[in-house]
Amino acid sequence: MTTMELLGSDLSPANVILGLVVITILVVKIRERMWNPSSLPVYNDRKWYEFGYGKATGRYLVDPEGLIRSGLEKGDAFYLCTEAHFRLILSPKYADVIGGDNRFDLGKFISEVGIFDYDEKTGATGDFHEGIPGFEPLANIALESKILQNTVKTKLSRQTPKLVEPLSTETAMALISNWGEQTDPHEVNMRDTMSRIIAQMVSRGFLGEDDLCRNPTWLQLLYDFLEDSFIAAHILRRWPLFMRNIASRFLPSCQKVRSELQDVIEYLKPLIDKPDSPDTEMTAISWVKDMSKGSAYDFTTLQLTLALASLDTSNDLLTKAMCDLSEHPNLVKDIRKEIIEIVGKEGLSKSSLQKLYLLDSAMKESQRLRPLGYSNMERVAKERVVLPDGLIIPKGTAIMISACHMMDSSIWPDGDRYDGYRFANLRNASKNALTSSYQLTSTSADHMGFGHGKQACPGRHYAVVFGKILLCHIILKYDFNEGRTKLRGHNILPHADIKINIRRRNEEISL
Ligand code: HEM
Repeated sequence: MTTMELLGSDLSPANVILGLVVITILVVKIRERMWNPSSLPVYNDRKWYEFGYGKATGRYLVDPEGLIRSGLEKGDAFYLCTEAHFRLILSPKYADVIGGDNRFDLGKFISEVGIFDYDEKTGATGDFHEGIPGFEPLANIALESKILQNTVKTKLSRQTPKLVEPLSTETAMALISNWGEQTDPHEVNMRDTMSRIIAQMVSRGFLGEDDLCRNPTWLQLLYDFLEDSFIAAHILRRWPLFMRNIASRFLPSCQKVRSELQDVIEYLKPLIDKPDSPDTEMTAISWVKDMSKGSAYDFTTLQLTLALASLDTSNDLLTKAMCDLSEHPNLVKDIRKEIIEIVGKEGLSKSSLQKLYLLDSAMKESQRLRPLGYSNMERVAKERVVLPDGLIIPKGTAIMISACHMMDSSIWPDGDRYDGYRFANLRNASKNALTSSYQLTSTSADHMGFGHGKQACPGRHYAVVFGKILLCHIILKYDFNEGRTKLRGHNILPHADIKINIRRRNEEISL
């Protein structure tokens, strides 16, 4: 057979097709080997007849817990198509090692810095749309300089004791305007009123004693802006990465966020421009300016980032805590007794709030049963990492640790049931109750309500003081009972229309 004949038969249509199939399989296998070198299972992938990942994302949104739990039944690590493409889901046995390793970064997860081009499998997707106008407050969390994290760790933590009194005064005012002083039982919408009360407290804590924190239009704007930012970010995530900047110009949700941001800037501008004085020293504007050490930052959007990190998260925890408390009247009585005893004797201060073990325990238990999500500790691997057990995590992989174990009996006895006394009992039985690892601010692989490890929430000490101030006021000043406080069964988010029955009572001690 001549060479020509050989070539001719090699290039027959059947051989060309076979060759293409072999090459495609090879390319797919090589790519798979790159993003999944440990050959981990991949769950909730798109089915062969599905175009794109819309259906897989939908399946995740319907049952995130079920998909994570079913993956964990088969192994400690797997890829899962989630709300925002593929994530490497790890069991909590990895929480300590991931949390302690600087090669895994939360900021990169939030912003995706472009260490990888968009990749369907690793899910490096630009979660908070860094560089897209309107999303600056979301993207600030991921600033390389960590100015926000450092401000919270140093300035906010140092100022927290001084903020107790102003926050308490603001809480009293916010409760009167939102819950009233009626002694007859009446129903209030919990999520709406709690979000307004918390927005007022957050504004007071960060912006100082300015009329702004009591301006209802500002409070509504702040709340809407933050809520709409998350919605717009979510909608924009459905677009391929390379089209997002353009799409954001036309999408109504993104246009709304840009216009709200302009309004917010108008409100904040006079505060940002205020010359330094002892008054301004107690504001986050001054803390951030100090931490910037002269470098150029957008101080307005940084204020919003602080509000963003605090508002929804605090609202979530405190609304859930109120839902649980309203179903446990005896626990409320015991907490009230504790407040009267300790705060009555010592006054309201950071140190007296720290001694409210039962209140702390009830809040920690609400966070245990209904944390922010079914997974936590979101990180991106900044480089290729080989974990001590040999698991290879390629550079750019987006990982999350399952939080499902917090909510069941695998760690906590009778863990499916709310027991507000659980952590107080554990704390009282421990050697040093004051600093016990069962307090709300402590994080561990078993309770990651505030995340865990080096990048655990730096604002948690302030958040706990803040939350306890509000709950002390509520528990002393109001009777409340089950309205329609049942939280939605599957989803961890509280219902938008949760109602609670309240009536003003005579408080035993004044705050
Ligand atoms: C109840 C209220 C809060 C909850 C439940 C909460 C929860 C969380 C969680 C789960 C994380 C991720 C931690 C991890 O992945 O290990 C986080 C990070 C963060 N939180 Fe909070 N948080 C709250 C309040 C606050 C407040 C009041 C601030 C500050 C004003 C704040 C600032 C931050 C910052 C800056 C980060 C990013 C940390 C980093 O990048 O290293 N948080 N928070």
